[in-house]
Amino acid sequence: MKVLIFKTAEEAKTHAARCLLKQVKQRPKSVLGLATGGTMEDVYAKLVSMTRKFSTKWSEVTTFNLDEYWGIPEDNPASYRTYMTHHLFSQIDINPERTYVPMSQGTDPGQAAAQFEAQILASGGIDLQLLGIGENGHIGFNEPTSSLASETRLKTLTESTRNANHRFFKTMDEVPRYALTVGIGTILKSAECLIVGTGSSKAAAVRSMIEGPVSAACPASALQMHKKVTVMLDEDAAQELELGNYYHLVHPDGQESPLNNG
Ligand SMILES: O=P(O)(O)OC[C@H]1O[C@](O)(CO)[C@@H](O)[C@@H]1O
Repeated sequence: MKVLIFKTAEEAKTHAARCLLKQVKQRPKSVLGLATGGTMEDVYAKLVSMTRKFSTKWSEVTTFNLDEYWGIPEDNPASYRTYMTHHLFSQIDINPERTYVPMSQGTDPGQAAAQFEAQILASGGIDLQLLGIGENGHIGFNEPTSSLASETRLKTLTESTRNANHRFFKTMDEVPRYALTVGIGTILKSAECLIVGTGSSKAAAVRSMIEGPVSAACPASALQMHKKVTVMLDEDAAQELELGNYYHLVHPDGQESPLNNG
């Protein structure tokens, strides 16, 4: 894992947006894995403005979102399809047919999950997977105790996740109890992963992800088994890390001070 600690959340998110833009510039036919959540709102805002500044073409890019609530219509204002349309897809020249988000309702979630997994396979697999981290260490909606080998499937959301996402809904009752999410095994098959964590509410999860044992108790810790992961943190999210000399510090000018090679 390469761990980059930035002074501010702004810098961490800017760096993530730069990495995504670079990927699309260098490989216009990239298959990207995308995430949602509060952290990514800023990442996408920066990505949209960089896309405009550098006239980056997205027409041949394919995207797969990590997850979607189950049991609400796709056009619900809080669905992840709506989120992606609003924050990214409507603002770049991506072909809507190349944007895959798991289904949000239907009679057979198992079939919807299998179809999504098959679509990822048919695309040739994810080149670059963007991830956020939940306060409980989830990635996608792989909640603690998820199998580290899991594929796309229906998951029950924990109360911690429902509480954290309450802000996107009018009432707690409206917060869905289930979601379709790609699995941890699916994420580990991506060629490369970027994970962004900012704010002190993520500090404990970030510590478990990087310094804890690989364990289903912290799904993000499975990323320790991936060969190419970059973690982008601000100082608040990094505050519980103890093994300080293991990390690269990134200065505001973008220069890295390599303190380790791990
Ligand atoms: O950026 P946030 O809102 O803290 O969310 C962190 C993670 O939690 C989720 O929103 C799911 O709750 C993920 O999609 C996201 O990556």
